[in-house]
Amino acid sequence: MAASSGGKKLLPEPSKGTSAASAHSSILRKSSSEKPVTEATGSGSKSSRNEDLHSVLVTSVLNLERLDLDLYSNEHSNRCTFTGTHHWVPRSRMLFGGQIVGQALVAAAMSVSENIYAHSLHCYFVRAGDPKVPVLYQVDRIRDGKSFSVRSVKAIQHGNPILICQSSFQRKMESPIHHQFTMPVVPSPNELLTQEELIQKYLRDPALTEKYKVGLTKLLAEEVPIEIKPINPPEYYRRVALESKQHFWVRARGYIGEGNMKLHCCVAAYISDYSFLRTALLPHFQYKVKFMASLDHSMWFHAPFRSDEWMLYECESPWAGSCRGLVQGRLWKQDGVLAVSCAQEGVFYVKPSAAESKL
Ligand SMILES: CC(C)(COP(=O)(O)OP(=O)(O)OC[C@H]1O[C@@H](n2cnc3c(N)ncnc32)[C@H](O)[C@@H]1OP(=O)(O)O)[C@@H](O)C(=O)NCCC(=O)NCCSC(=O)CC(=O)O
Repeated sequence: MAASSGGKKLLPEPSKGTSAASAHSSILRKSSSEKPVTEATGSGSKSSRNEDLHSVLVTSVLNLERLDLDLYSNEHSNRCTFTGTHHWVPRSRMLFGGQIVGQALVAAAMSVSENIYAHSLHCYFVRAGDPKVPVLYQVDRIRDGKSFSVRSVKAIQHGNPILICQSSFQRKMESPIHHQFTMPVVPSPNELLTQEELIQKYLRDPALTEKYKVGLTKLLAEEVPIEIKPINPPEYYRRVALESKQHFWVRARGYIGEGNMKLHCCVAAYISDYSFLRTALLPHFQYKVKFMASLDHSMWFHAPFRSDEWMLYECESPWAGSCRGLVQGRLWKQDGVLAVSCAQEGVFYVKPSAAESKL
């Protein structure tokens, strides 16, 4: 059965005979502002690549199974793919950090009352996740105050923690003190190509070497449940030192709908770790990565947003050294509101790369 907190379902409980998606859409339809999910939402590409219109992040990846009070598993809620229990695993063969953070936040959110919302989380990735086995999420209710509640979650595999995540939730509060930076001026999503369209463009280049054709074709085949539109993507074959900054539009693949801010925060946790750490590598084209992994991940949720609508991810890396790199990110809504801030440090082991061209 899907998890619930105090009677409210953070995620649908797929009743017998109905898929999680249809149970999910019935819950969606109950909230007044939701239109029934019958047509593709957003650009045509959203439906062309989705097995159904609901985001697999919600119907599957973030739909944990409650085993006991404050104990959850992702074993039966993830659709089986080639790994058996995890929807998508990066080529590093370690569980995707964003998946573990998003699922840990789902588990924490199940243990707090309906009227408080995630405002921050801080995690350490302490062991690589094993893509061949499911993950258990154990929630520790640290404190429930008048305005704030704090939770600690351990993601566990083979009896050991792979992630420790502290998260804090706050009751809605108004304040006369408010400011934010100004959103960067960039082309809008409908002026840009998706990552897939860019890869197809590169693949049409007759001069591209076979090795890069194979790599790009593998990338195209991955079932990443996130849509991305890079801004000023470097020419794939150019080997130049770039500034340690990148901007791209990002959203969950598929439809999620209004209503459940806790859910959108969990989806944003998943999304925020994708293509984030590589920002620190952009100036160092002359090195090839032998091993890289996120060490930690922090997020601050500032304002309501929709994780299934385009948001601008402004990423920068102010520092790298001692085999580590720091990246910072801001997720902006299209109306200029700063929705989420993120930060992460990663470990890199590199070697000089042969100066072969991609053409
Ligand atoms: C970060 C850690 C590896 C640090 O642990 P340790 O200190 O014990 O490990 P370590 O750094 O000594 O070694 C880690 C691996 O790097 C190799 N290694 C160590 N030193 C090296 C060097 N100088 N040059 C090349 N490789 C080196 C080791 O062989 C080892 O692989 P070997 O194991 O063979 O000895 C661990 O805490 C960890 O795995 N945390 C989880 C990280 C994670 O899963 N992040 C989220 C997903 S990553 C992600 O999301 C990015 C992505 O996938 O895209």
